[in-house]
Amino acid sequence: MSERPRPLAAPLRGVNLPNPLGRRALVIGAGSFGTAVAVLLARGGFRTTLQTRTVEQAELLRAAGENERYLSGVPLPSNLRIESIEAGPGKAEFIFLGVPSAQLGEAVDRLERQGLDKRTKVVSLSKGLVPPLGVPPTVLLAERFGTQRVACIGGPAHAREMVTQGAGLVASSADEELAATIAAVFLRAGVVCEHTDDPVGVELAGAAKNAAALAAGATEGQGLNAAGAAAGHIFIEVWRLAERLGAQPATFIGLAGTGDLVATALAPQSRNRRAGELLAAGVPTNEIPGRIGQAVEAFESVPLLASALQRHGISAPVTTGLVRLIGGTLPLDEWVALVRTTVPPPASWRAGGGQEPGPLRRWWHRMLERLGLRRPAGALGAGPDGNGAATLGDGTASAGEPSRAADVDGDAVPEPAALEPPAAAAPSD
Ligand SMILES: NC(=O)C1=CN([C@@H]2O[C@H](COP(=O)(O)OP(=O)(O)OC[C@H]3O[C@@H](n4cnc5c(N)ncnc54)[C@H](OP(=O)(O)O)[C@@H]3O)[C@@H](O)[C@H]2O)C=CC1
Ligand SMILES: O=C(CO)COP(=O)(O)O
Repeated sequence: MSERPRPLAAPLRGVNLPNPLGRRALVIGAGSFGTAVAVLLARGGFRTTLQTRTVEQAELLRAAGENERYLSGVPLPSNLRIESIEAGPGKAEFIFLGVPSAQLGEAVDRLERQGLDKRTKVVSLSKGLVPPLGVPPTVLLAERFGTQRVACIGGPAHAREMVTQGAGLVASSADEELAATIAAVFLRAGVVCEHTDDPVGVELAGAAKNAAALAAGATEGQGLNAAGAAAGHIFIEVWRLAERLGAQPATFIGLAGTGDLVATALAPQSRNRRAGELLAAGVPTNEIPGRIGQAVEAFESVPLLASALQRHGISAPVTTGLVRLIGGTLPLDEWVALVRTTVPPPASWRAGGGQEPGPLRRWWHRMLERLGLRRPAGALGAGPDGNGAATLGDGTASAGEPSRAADVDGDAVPEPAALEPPAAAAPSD
């Protein structure tokens, strides 16, 4: 990646976009991502204001013409207004929340106190969950403002690379016009932005990739197969929650999920991956954010994800293990053993070797389902015999062991089982 910022070619060729000139946008939170998004919105034609947490920070940014602390070397466009959050939302038509998810509730409370116009749209940039319940940010925003006024942004988007070379953004909202308008302004700024109608899927994919990148970073020193398995287990565990909440598989497969996972797990500068590496090096969790100097979203969102998974009765031994690794109660070698020995639940085979059943068999299945003797096709969780994830014990796969807990559908799910670690792991070549 080039270190010298250069303007992107804008707008992207072949894309016919409405002119957004005159529409007002406000970005709250002048960290690396908030600053980068504000630069792009200004480039894309919005009348944009970036709000810092304090008056002093706003003065520093104005005087330097750049955000030296969070995005050094990227000039702030002359048409980008800088002020502190004390100025309030003013006449903004769009508000982008660029604060870490742990501070999102506080930022929204302040906006409401300051008097937010009833038509203003609110867009979350966060890739984490909101405490204390661990809800996706747009769920909290929709409760306050209504689903049609809220959106989120996901996708592979390291802040510096995004303003200098581009990114693969996803703008998502229940309101098609809102998602399309946000995508259009980024496209005008020269950055690819898909628009979708699956905000919760985008947000859970972002939270999953941060957790997976942290897990991979903590595990890679023990072997790349283990790192990949850690990421894969966490992704599928969080996907089951996303599916329960109505998310679409394409969201996890595409830019917001797999795309962002690869961008984060491969990036030496990724905060979440580095946090995992520091954990593996024995650095106490509470010292890591200070060393990195920025928000490490996964530290807060992994425990929230694990509680949400538990609340929904979804078996999540690896995400739960990651909580304990972060909390210092699971030693690294036991974490790696957990990753290396967890066996995902088996597929649910359909009759006829995976082919669609004929009309008579479909009728028979419906009858059995009505009588409660068969789980509906596509039901979440395990196959017809109710298996969840299992672990390898003495070297024998035991994927079909009956489990003790039950999920909300009444399907049996296993608790993370006690482990028998395999022989010491060696790095793969
Ligand atoms: N950086 C990236 O490449 C990407 C980040 N994101 C997401 O963007 C969000 C922000 O991350 P990022 O910019 O990287 O984080 P940083 O740690 O770089 O910056 C966070 C910023 O938020 C400010 N802030 C914190 N709380 C408040 C508040 N209550 N009101 C106003 N400002 C506040 C901080 O101010 P102060 O300096 O005073 O602490 C700081 O400027 C995260 O959810 C992250 O997941 C998404 C995609 C990419
Ligand atoms: O979300 C990101 C890139 O898309 C940034 O990831 P990190 O927070 O791990 O640096």
